[in-house]
Amino acid sequence: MNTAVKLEVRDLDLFYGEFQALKKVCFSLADREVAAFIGPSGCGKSTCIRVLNRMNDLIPSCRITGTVTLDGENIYGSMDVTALRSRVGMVFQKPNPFAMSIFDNVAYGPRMQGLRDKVTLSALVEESLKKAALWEEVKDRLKKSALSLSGGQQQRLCIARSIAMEPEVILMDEPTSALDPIATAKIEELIGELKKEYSIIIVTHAMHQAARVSDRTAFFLMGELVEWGNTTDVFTNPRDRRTEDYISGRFG
Ligand SMILES: Nc1ncnc2c1ncn2[C@@H]1O[C@H](COP(=O)(O)OP(=O)(O)OP(=O)(O)O)[C@@H](O)[C@H]1O
Repeated sequence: MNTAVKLEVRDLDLFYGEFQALKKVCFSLADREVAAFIGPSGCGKSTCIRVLNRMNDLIPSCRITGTVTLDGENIYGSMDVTALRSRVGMVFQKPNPFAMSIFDNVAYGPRMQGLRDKVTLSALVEESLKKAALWEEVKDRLKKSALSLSGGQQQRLCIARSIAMEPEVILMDEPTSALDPIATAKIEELIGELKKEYSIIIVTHAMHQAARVSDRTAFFLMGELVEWGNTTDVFTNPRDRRTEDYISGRFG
């Protein structure tokens, strides 16, 4: 396993106005490692992954202290936010393709970055769709609207859109919660492939999904990162009683 640290979070406190949503969160994610964030509703999982590509910048009441580094560089320092977001991509709970063709969805980010050459762009779109395990299903209808795809295909398209930016980290906020079991299985299988190239963090309410897809698991409770460890250890031999209660369904 690769042990080079990709993302490191130290003493992260996050406030929405007076409300503290994250409390002294610390963890580090290695290159090409998959982490799952689990915990009850409202415990801060989404807030925490949004910190990692500065999505919370858009919320005026949000204040952050602590440090977050990507390859050792402080992402809240002089790093350009657009550059950060191309290095740290995000896939949301509800598939959100743009109302344009399948091809244009994937080409959108690279075009915004100035890539105009048609041959290079086509190759990048094809490669991204292949990596997102969607190419075979869409290669004959790239000019068709992305909105004509099924929910599961739309989510893989959003993953392809993220891959086209050649990211280092992909954040996924409950990426399968709007999908049926077959589409969910496809995304889970895809995560297994994607981790060969990218570090991935997935927020999930499905404990079996966390156990299946991740190397590391973080259990959050009321803004606190209660437990962070190897997924097998967290699920079979948790250190904290609260983790054990949660994963065994005794919580609350
Ligand atoms: N923009 C915001 N302004 C104020 N409070 C917020 C904002 N976003 C989230 N919160 C609060 O921060 C806390 C953590 O929310 P967050 O969405 O991160 O939790 P979560 O663990 O992802 O929940 P869920 O599993 O339900 O998606 C909650 O109490 C929530 O109400």
